[in-house]
Amino acid sequence: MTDEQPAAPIDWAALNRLYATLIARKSADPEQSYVARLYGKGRQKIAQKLGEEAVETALAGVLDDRAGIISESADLLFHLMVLWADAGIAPDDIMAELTRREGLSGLDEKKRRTL
Ligand SMILES: N=c1c2ncn([C@@H]3O[C@H](COP(=O)(O)OP(=O)(O)OP(=O)(O)O)[C@@H](O)[C@H]3O)c2ncn1[C@@H]1O[C@H](COP(=O)(O)O)[C@@H](O)[C@H]1O
Repeated sequence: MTDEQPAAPIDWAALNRLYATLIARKSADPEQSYVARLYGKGRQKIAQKLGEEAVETALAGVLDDRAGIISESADLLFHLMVLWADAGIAPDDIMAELTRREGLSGLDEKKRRTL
């Protein structure tokens, strides 16, 4: 954690708008839409792109490249949301899981797994 945390809360509305666009692209022309083209290439290609963006984000982190972390994180989040949309998973499903975990320390959760 640094003291560079954003003062303003996250604009979840922007993510919801993006998700709605991703759903709408299911019936879009692949000639006109990157997302429609990606859906057309199938789940493996979506997963591959997600993996690539994750590696690029991790690399930017190792290099302490702030602009790179921001840019690659946007690519990563975007492709993650394409996967959600393709799999019929809504952002709310992810938020519900995060809410379920709220207050449960990762260390405690790890201990429980070995019991
Ligand atoms: N947020 C994004 C977004 N972020 C990244 N990208 C695209 O993701 C691609 C990833 O870049 P790469 O260089 O890795 O990919 P590439 O070389 O095209 O891919 P491959 O040849 O490796 O498959 C680029 O084409 C980026 O433009 C995005 N494309 C779209 N969006 C959003 O999705 C909406 C719908 O997009 P369309 O479906 O294209 O209209 C847009 O209005 C935006 O809001």
